Amino acid sequence: HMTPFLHLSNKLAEKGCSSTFLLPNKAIQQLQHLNLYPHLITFHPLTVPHVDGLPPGTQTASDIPIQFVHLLAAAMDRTRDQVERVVRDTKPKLIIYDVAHWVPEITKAFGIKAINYSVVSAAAIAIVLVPARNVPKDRPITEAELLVPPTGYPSSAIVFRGHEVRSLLFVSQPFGEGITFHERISKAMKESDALAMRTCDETEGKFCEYIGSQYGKRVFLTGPVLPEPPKIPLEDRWVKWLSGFQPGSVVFCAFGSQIVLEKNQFQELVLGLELTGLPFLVALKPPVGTSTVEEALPEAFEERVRGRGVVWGGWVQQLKVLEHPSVGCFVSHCGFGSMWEALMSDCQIVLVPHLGDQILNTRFMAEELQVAVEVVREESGWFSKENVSKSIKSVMDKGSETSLRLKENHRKWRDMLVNNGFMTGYVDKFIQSMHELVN
Ligand SMILES: O=c1ccn([C@@H]2O[C@H](COP(=O)(O)OP(=O)(O)O[C@H]3OC[C@@H](O)[C@H](O)[C@H]3O)[C@@H](O)[C@H]2O)c(=O)[nH]1
Repeated sequence: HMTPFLHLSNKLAEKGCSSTFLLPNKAIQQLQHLNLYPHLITFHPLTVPHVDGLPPGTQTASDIPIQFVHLLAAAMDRTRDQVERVVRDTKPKLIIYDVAHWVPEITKAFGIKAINYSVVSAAAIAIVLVPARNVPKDRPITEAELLVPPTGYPSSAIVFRGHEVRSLLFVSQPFGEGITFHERISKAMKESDALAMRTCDETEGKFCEYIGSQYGKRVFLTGPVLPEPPKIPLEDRWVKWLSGFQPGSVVFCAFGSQIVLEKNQFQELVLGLELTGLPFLVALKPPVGTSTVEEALPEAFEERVRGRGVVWGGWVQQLKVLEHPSVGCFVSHCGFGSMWEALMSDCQIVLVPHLGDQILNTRFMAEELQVAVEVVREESGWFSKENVSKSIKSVMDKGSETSLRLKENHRKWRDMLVNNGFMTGYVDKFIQSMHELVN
């Protein structure tokens, strides 16, 4: 979440607003290069205290497996004194925060304003994190309860189905000491002076309205706040490799910063790509129980796909790969960042969501905007190589009705997003709303 917060700081700095950005030391090293206005954005290091059970030296969520993140929340809560000191010393006009639910207690004491900023989709907030979603206090919420959207939820398409609600059971689990995830976020939102969402009216207006009415608060929209594409060119090895293929023919697959597949599901995915007969580049973390992607590949896979398929176990410059003319299809987990990047790209989109909000983002792209297809999973959650291949082929078959329809819908949304003034219009309005709030 620090990355989108920093993108917002950059957009605000572009308009002359200065900010102090509080983050762990390690994250400062990682994000420094994204600070485009160092004279207006000051990084202030926080020391992350040790919490029992957390691997020593942990500073950010990407240092640890997802099941440890609740302990990192406890460590973050123990930085409260440090945060309070910074507020006392710098006297900001307002604070923008997300999961640190205690921030409004600090701002109230200093007579300043607090904006709770959500960087995941508004639909994801609206379906689980509103007061109308009754989460029992004395027992974990059940799958059956989660299958029913909260009263007044404004969509019948952007919902969870069957097994998918399992990915939401965590909301009634502890997230920090003596507080569940649901209690934490609800408190963070309820105690704020205003809510802000990293989304836009054109795509998620009805969800933002619902959230505002649920909390009885104003909702400011920042728009998607996408950074300028990085100036660093795509690594030479990928330029060379991609350039060997026809325009729009390569399938690119990446599942963001957190997803680690089970080994059999990883194999099924790459076999699905092989089945398409198309060239492909996969960038995924090694699956569970393996240390390299090579050792996890199906038998004789590399020989069979040599010359047309690469499975890479590290990070690639996703935005740059998507921009390459040879790339024609993006197979994504539909994390909120990747969702916008897919929309802004020229590629056909195939979605394989894994976690809660990714599932809703996928419904949104496939059913509401109708710009993508979703790979069908079985009730167990498993997806087959046949379904992976079928989805990719359906969008890559240039003459098919599905392919043409998605391409045309996608073009309309992309044109709107890249329109000069669309993003800056949102940022200008957000700044104006902040002024109104503090004055
Ligand atoms: O190899 C890679 C993989 C990813 N990326 C970049 O990393 C970013 C990933 O961000 P995403 O929001 O898509 O995905 P993450 O996996 O970080 O998602 C996390 O935060 C956002 C939530 O919606 C997701 O549910 C959560 O998993 C994108 O900007 C993408 O371009 C690379 O540059 N290279």
